[in-house]
Amino acid sequence: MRIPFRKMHGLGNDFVVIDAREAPVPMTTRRAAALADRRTGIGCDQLIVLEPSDVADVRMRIFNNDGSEVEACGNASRAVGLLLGGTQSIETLGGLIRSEAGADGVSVDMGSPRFDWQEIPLSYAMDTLELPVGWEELENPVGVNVGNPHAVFFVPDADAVELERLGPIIENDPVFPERVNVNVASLVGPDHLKLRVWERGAGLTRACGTGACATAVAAMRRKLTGRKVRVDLPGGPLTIAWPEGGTIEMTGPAALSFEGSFEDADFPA
Ligand SMILES: N[C@@H](CCC[C@H](N)C(=O)O)C(=O)O
Repeated sequence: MRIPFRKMHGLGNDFVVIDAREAPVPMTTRRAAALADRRTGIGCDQLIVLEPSDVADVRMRIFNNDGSEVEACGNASRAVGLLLGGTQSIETLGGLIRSEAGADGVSVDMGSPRFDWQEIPLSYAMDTLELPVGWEELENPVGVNVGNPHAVFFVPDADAVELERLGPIIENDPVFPERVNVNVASLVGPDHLKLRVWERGAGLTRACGTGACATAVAAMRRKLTGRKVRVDLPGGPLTIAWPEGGTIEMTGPAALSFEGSFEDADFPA
């Protein structure tokens, strides 16, 4: 039996999207990692499985390239919003979000950020506005959870950071019991940030939507920017707004690359 999939991306952060709303497609860590493998599978940063939901229009399950199932993915939320069109409520492990497809791309209400140390989560109590931790030149990040955990480091030049080397060390540090997504950001103009992300379970990606949300919110909390910012990632820009007392709105593009199918038995669950 062949299982159809779509290959999609948001600013080059790429996904294999499997629509399992009509017919179930069993997914496990082993199967997700095999499908996501760029040499022996289809290849993607995240594998997305769409399922029926009791509380929303659709349930979106998210698996990283290493097969780990996670709570949130900003770029995949826009991709799914584009695929389904109009306004959609999407159930994720990180909470309910809402997408709206429009002429300028897809906007997603990503919900409210959380800053309590237990909610990041961290291993012990500390001030999440300036975590008293450091790895070489990367020091005192902001801790924030936007459905998934992020550490945001503000540095003079995000391009100068050796993120391939430091990213995995920070991702797996015991201070982050559920691992962490590692963001390095620079302020490049008024309300304008440059960002690179080492993603938990996926490594360096061309863009990370939740990373852009976490970084924008961190910059706003540190009073580095106003409440609406442009975030430039290697794959292109996103706009993030977080009005006082409101939820995070992320706007940007998404695209379909191609469609295909794989043999069920070749990728055992
Ligand atoms: N690429 C994503 C984030 C995917 C999940 C992340 N790697 C995690 O483990 O939390 C995005 O666009 O937000």
